[in-house]
Amino acid sequence: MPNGVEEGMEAEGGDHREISVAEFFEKNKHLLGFENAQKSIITVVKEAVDNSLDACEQDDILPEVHVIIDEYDDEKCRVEIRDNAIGLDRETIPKVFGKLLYGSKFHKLQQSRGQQGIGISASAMYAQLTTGEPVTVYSKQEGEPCHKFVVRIDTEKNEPEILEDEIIEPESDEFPGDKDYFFDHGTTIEMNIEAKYTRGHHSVRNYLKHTAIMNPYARVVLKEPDGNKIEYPRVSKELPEKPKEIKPHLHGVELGVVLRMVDNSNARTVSSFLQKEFTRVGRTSAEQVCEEAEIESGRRPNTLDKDEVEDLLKAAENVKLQSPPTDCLSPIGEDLMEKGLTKELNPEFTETITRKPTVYKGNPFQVEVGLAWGGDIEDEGSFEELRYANKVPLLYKKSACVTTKAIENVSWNRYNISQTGNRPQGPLYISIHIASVWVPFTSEGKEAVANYDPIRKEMKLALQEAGRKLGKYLKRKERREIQEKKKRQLTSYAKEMAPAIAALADEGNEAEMEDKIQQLVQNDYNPEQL
Ligand SMILES: Nc1ncnc2c1ncn2[C@@H]1O[C@H](COP(=O)(O)OP(=O)(O)OP(=O)(O)O)[C@@H](O)[C@H]1O
Repeated sequence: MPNGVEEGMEAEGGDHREISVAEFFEKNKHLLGFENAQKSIITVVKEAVDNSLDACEQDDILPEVHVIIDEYDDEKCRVEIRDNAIGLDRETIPKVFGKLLYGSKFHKLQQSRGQQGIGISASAMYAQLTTGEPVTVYSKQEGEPCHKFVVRIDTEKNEPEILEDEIIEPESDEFPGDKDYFFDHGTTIEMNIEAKYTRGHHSVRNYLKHTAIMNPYARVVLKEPDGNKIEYPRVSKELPEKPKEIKPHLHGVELGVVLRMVDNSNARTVSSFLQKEFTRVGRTSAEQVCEEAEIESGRRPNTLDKDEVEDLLKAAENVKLQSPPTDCLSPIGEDLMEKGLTKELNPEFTETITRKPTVYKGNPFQVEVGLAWGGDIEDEGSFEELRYANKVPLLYKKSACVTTKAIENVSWNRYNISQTGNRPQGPLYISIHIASVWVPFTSEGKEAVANYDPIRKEMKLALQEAGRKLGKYLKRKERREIQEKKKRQLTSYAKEMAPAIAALADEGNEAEMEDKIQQLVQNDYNPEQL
């Protein structure tokens, strides 16, 4: 009973109390991809591997990621993920793994796999919730000691609780990384979770295979619970161009965000606020926006009220501004995409298209499409779809995803590909990638991309372009096959026709010859009967 509260009397605020974000997601873990034991293990691996790849690319490191899974009880697994990325410093480690909504990417407009600062701490929370075990982290930065932390989340406070904090010597048996693959820098995470390790479409294995296709410059190794080791090899030493950070664009930024920016900005005038805080706003366009909004451009930004900020945003719509710069994007590119598809699928034909960057709601994005046909790909009726957002495979909620809608909007039979309803058929993989500084996911679980018109349109155009090339290839192949068939038919009669043609060679004109050939065919090529 709280101090000063008599029995039968309610505390101030009655039943009401603040809920921490960790408590919220503990109760609503399904929102983050922890619906059941089968899906949860994929989510944990995905969150860790995405972070490893992000952290490698951030420092131009060719990624090496090891995923080790052991079953230790009925529906319980020990999951270990090791990477050779930049590593984390001592102060940051407990917060990354023991505090939800803590990360380095949320405030940046720059393409990355993670964006929310939830993924890995939510995985640690899931481990704690389902097995009662804390997470163990080893992290080493180049030239620094290796730190070991054992961390729990205090869900009521959404704060880390450190159970162990020590330095591990490289000679010690505890040093992460069996001596086969010692990483001088990187992070190893170990957690025990309720999990069901399966194979098939929705599995860790499939997730890693899809990851390997879109990240062919990474080497990924999976050790399955039965000891089976699968290697997804690196086939390129070339990392995609590193994305740059950009500022928001006035066409697309939301009112609440600008109100906060106004409060936090140290710009002295509205004009300089617009130029400093937004991309593609120069002196002239800033003055134009102010004039259009009928706001004095020399005023202090923090004197603007809500309605005036709204007027500024409306005015900006009528001022022509250059599209945001697109070097904040890091598409994988046509060559690397082809390498990825080829190494994992071994098809007979591949076509890849990277579209030019464009913009939705002020956010730059870029679409890439790859079609892989035949070869080792089996014809199981319908095609296989590979969906990616910022190089991360999306395995769930296919029907809610813009990629699926775009595929269904294409008339595949125009490209010699048969269709059932609006879905293409045949030994076909369709991979679609959206790269963006802010991917519009339909939920926190980041499983499907929202069906926005500009995004669907770009995807459809890329699919049509690749489809046309596949169609041409299939047409050429069909023609070649018909010719081959004709040749095979003719040559299969060569033995019978040879004596007949030889007998006819010296005789009569063409009409007579044709007549005689007809007769020959009728008489089973027997020249005696002519
Ligand atoms: N293996 C790692 N190496 C280096 N830094 C890491 C690693 N794992 C996580 N981090 C850091 O921890 C932060 C939090 O990671 P977390 O997975 O919780 O969120 P996120 O990746 O930022 O976003 P999201 O929730 O969308 O995945 C990251 O932003 C990154 O800075």
